Amino acid sequence: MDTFISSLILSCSVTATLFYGWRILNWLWFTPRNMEKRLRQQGFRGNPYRFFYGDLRESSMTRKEARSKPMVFSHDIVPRVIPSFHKALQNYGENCFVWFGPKPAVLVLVPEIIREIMSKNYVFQKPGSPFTRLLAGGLASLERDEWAKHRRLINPAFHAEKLKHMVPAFHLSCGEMLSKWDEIVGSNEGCREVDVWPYLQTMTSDVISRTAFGGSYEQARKMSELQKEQAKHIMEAHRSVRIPGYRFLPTRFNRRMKETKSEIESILLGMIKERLKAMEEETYSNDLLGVLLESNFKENGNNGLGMSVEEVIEECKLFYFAGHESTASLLVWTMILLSKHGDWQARARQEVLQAFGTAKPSFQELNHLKIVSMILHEAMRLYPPVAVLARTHHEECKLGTVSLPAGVQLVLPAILLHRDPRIWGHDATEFKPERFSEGVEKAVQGQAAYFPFGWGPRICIGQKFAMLEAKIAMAMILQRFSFRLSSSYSHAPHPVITLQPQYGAHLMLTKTIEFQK
Ligand code: HEM
Repeated sequence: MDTFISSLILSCSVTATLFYGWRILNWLWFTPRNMEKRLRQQGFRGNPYRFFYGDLRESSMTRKEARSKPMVFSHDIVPRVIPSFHKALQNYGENCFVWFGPKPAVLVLVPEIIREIMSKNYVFQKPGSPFTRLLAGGLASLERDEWAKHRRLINPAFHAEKLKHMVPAFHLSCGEMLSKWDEIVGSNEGCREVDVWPYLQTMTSDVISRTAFGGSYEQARKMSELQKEQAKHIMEAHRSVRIPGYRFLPTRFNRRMKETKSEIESILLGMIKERLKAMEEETYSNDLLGVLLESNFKENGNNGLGMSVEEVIEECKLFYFAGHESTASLLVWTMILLSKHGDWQARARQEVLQAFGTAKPSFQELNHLKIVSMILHEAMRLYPPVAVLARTHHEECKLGTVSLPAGVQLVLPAILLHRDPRIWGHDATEFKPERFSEGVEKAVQGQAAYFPFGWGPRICIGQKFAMLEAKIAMAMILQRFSFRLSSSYSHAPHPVITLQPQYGAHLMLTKTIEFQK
């Protein structure tokens, strides 16, 4: 009997080892080799697959080298921001792929194909990563019907009617930042150097704290610090090969990520409980959390199919994560560009002073800021806060004339499409806001070649919020200060999820005549 049990255990172990061994070998060798063969047959070119790492080691070295020093000031930033893709394009031409570990990622540079990928969101899904979900799950990482349900429930929070109520929070947060700059510059005609980048980050983070969580501002600020820390961890994790199950190992890094996640969630849970209690007494608020809970409450009342508290927590984390760094990125590159292009800065200031004088920018009048809008679009064209989008598909699919095996990643590089001379002309890498003088559609002639906020059904839900915030902030900054680059400014666009200035944004600020005391 003993011998029978021993041989049964032995044969089970052998079978399990063979089964999992085969699956691992398949994942790390046969599937990538098969995908490579299929891609090459379709005319794609790239490095041959290297076991386990693919191009990761080489990409890491290329990235380190590209970002080891600042660059000469120019808008030709592709080699610094996406060095691995840049290298692949140089070596292999437009039909190229790069290995993310055992997965090939194909670059998509044709606007019609980009439109097709972005509009068929049930077929082409976000690649997703368990690490990213530690930062924020919710809408951005949901798919298909779950995504559609959440999008429908969250949409009301971003209606123009609701955004109107958020304008005072924008004024307040931006006003606080400007008061700090006022103190540094002093009350005379003097000129002082300020690294505006951390101030803009704090300002956009405060805006989300106030507009999303209203009364719970202090707790929200604490959460923002934790989210920042988590974002850094995520970037580190993304740069290494993803070994299935690795995130469950109790390494120091994994433990810290999980602790941060729990801390964030407990703060949010506290805020949500307070709100739910207030709602029982029919007290509703107009901040994002309030509107979201109200919309969810109605859905629960109608069919009981609203979101759970855990799902609401994920959506709040996402507002935070998606909402502030991207807008700070837009603002900082706009300020840097206007520092370099004093003529456009002067034109924008004149427009703002004509519309508002020295008064706070009002919601209704913001639509009249045509020059400021053109400048913001041109800033996002040259320095898209989200430089690259990605999609994947779980079944074999046809795209244009090629058919792609399941599991290939599709890289949609906004940063490349935004400076393609076939679309934007020979001066594509120059700062020329006049491109947008007749609107975005006209500038791209209807092509999917400009997508700082994404495209199609999954387009950024916070787009109007972000543009409103950016216009108010730029108007208030222009009213109060003129600025130029400091000699200590180093040009170094650097993607940390969003496109950031690696060494800050050192500008020389002077108070405008209107604000000199
Ligand atoms: C200048 C500022 C912003 C930029 C450039 C930006 C950019 C983007 C992009 C490119 C996407 C699509 C990603 C993809 O398709 O893979 C996206 C999605 C999203 N953004 Fe933004 N965003 C900005 C501001 C905001 C703000 C202020 C919020 C919220 C307060 C927000 C919330 C979201 C959410 C929830 C999604 C996911 C939408 C979905 O999957 O249905 N974003 N954003």
